[in-house]
Amino acid sequence: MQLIIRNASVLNEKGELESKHITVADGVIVKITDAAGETAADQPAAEAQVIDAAGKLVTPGFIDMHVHLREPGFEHKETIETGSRSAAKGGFTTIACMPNTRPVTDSPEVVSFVLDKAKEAGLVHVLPYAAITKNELGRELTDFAALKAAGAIGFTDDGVGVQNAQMMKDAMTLAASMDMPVIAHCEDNSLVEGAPVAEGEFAKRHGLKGIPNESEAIHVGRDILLAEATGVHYHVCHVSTEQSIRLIRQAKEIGINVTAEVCPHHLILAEEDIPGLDANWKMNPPLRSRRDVEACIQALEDGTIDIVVTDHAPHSEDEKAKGMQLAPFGIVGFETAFPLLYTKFVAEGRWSLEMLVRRMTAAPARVFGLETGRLAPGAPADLTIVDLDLEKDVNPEDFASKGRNTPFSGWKLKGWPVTTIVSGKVVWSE
Ligand SMILES: NC(=O)N[C@@H](CC(=O)O)C(=O)O
Ligand SMILES: [Zn+2]
Ligand SMILES: [Zn+2]
Repeated sequence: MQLIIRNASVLNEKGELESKHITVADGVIVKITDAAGETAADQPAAEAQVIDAAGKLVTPGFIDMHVHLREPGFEHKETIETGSRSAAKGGFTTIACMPNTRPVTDSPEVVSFVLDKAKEAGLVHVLPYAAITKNELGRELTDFAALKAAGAIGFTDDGVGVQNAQMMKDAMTLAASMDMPVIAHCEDNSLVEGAPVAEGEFAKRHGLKGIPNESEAIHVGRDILLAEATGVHYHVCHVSTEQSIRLIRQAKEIGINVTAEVCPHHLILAEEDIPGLDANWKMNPPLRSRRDVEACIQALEDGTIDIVVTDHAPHSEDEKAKGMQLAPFGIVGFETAFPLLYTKFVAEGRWSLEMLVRRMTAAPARVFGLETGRLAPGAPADLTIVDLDLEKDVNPEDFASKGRNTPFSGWKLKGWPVTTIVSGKVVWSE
């Protein structure tokens, strides 16, 4: 069946909004026509499903290359189905899930399990990453060839850093030989040792141990040298420090194949904003200084950081109630990502709408070689409709995710996704 989205506000190459009708058939965009100058031939066929998007932005579906769906093993935090629904509600049509499940995604069987569950949920495209090392213990490489054959799109031990440089070099050499990326959670454990928040005012005030910036940047620097030596596509997870950014910027300047991502919370919140000992403000990497926040913003603006990801990391209320020191790291992200960035950066005039949309669509598609992320005839019909004028308070009770762990509860935000279309099918609608 045909689906026609009428009067969509679409960004053109110059970043201006134009009113268009978008025709979709068999999961593909077949036609995009001007809403003005419409002829009789442009009228929808009687049997077509029509969505009137007048006054609303229509973009390629958002892509989130760093998320935690928790299944298998931690279904009390999230399942592939609830996570997929939360993603769809946030306007995401493709998500790439991390392997720190139980069992860890370190065998072809777990990759297949994730793909089967995602298909069963039938909501968004789920792309699984596989672990670099067995059980993410950093001791023994997984079977990269078998994992790739099963459908893994890259290798990462997200949740922990690969502590041993030779192990990382071996992983990169092998990944490069099969044209697969290595995605790295950068953290030197010897510099962190049980600290729950970043070094800074908050840690001092509450007598907590602080995570220093170098614990991230040391891995970034090491891995950039290893990426240079091996030629692998090296992607840095959740960049949060000025020092990491300096290293990535220099690496890009000399042509090393490095890309990077940043999360909305690291673009908006600093450690000094943490209101008290509330573990909904605890995540890894931690909130850093205002100076680091500004460095992250500038790096995204100048392309040193390529993409925005949420690092959606649901945890149960019981786990988060254990307090700042003992609660697990992580916050949910799908359902607040776009409204947060739209409100804080586009509505306030620092970024163009085009800049934000690109970093959540075309840029991740380019970095990871995906077919999606574009709005053109022949492209997959993965589309997000956003009401840029809609203003609402963030209410965790409304989340489709099982996770309620967000520091943004009660924030008044604008620019909420209202309809999400995957392969030409409406998978979520307000
Ligand atoms: N980001 C987090 O704070 N937590 C993630 C792990 C990770 O992304 O490193 C998790 O799995 O909960
Ligand atoms: Zn991580
Ligand atoms: Zn993560």
